[in-house]
Amino acid sequence: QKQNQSHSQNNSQEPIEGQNSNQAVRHKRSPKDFIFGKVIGEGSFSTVYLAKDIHTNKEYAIKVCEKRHIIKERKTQYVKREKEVLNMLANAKHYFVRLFCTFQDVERLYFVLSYAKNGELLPHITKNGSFDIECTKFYSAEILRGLEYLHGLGIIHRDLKPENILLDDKMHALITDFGSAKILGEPDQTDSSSQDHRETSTRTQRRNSFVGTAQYVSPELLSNKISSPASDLWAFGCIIYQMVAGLPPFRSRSEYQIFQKILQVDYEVPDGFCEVARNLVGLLLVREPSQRLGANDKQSIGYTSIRAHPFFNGIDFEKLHEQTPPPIC
Ligand SMILES: Nc1ncnc2c1ncn2[C@@H]1O[C@H](COP(=O)(O)OP(=O)(O)OP(=O)(O)O)[C@@H](O)[C@H]1O
Ligand SMILES: O=C(O)C[C@H](Cc1nc2cc(Cl)cc(Cl)c2[nH]1)c1ccc(Cl)cc1
Ligand SMILES: O=C(O)C[C@H](Cc1nc2cc(Cl)cc(Cl)c2[nH]1)c1ccc(Cl)cc1
Repeated sequence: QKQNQSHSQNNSQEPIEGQNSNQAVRHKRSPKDFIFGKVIGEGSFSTVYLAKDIHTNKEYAIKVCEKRHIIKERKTQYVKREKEVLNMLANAKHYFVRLFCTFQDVERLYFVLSYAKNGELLPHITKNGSFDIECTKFYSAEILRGLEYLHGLGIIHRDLKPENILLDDKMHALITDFGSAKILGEPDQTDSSSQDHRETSTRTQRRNSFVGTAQYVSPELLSNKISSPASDLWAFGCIIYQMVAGLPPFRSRSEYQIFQKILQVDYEVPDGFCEVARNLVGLLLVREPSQRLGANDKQSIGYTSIRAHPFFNGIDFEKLHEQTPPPIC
């Protein structure tokens, strides 16, 4: 490949081991450096391929976006946000899908991501009916560690749901899909992807400012107030509920009904729902964001009050990533 001349290269390019031993050199990759295999998934404006780096034989998931489609759908902000946030997570060793490098050709953008061999968490929950308490504790703890890291960087995911929790070859959780993320402290851009409560939102602008399924959206996001890290804690509560019950807490035929149930925090727990888990979910699914468990914990030291909840008895949060995840049984 041509040696990368300009050293102003943005840091999206993680040093990739050169051919000669461990010297890390900076090469701008291109599609020619990879063998593209099967399609592992389709997004609303992306196709994800399993690919192999011809130099290292390592497997990656390469997310390919058509530039024309991104521009037509006015999603450049979404793509830029995804790249920006994935870059901020470049040093995270666990709990996130990692971005190794990006490149483009005339028609497409390419994100070279870590390959989550075991796909999305959701099918593992539904196929199994629901998770037993050991699995629920383990995966809730891994997601919590991810949220601690993300919120510690001042990033709110805003679209956390079981489809956006992937599983690597060892069945560890990897949070993904940062297109809807918000970075605290930066000025609210007026484009449609931000929940800026100041924007004079017209119907169309508001409508397309929300993507994905409605089940996990927090009340404050629905009533168009600004989101906060506590919005991810609401989604976290929904995911814990779903691992125990096998279904999300707010369900209905119509999206409108789901919104109404969310705004009224109207959910039931089925018989046999583990009491300790029910208590934790009840402390997270609270309409007022600041009243949610963990909302007032200091971001710099993590969610101490959630870690302290009896539900996590026996979990060693510092050693999670070294443990073998419990079998999903
Ligand atoms: N790193 C990855 N490893 C394995 N599978 C992945 C990876 N990233 C995405 N996928 C799979 O590819 C599919 C498409 O992902 P992608 O992020 O392109 O779109 P999406 O975010 O799921 O959809 P949308 O763009 O509509 O939100 C997902 O369903 C996911 O299961
Ligand atoms: O080379 C880089 O890293 C910078 C480019 C910048 C860039 N080119 C773009 C073209 C389009 Cl159409 C949309 C976006 Cl968001 C675009 N972003 C880029 C390339 C690939 C990817 Cl995945 C993201 C951004
Ligand atoms: O688009 C946005 O950013 C804000 C809108 C606001 C909003 N649209 C709604 C539609 C209905 Cl039917 C009910 C409520 Cl409470 C609604 N709130 C919205 C729509 C859908 C969802 Cl899931 C979240 C927020």
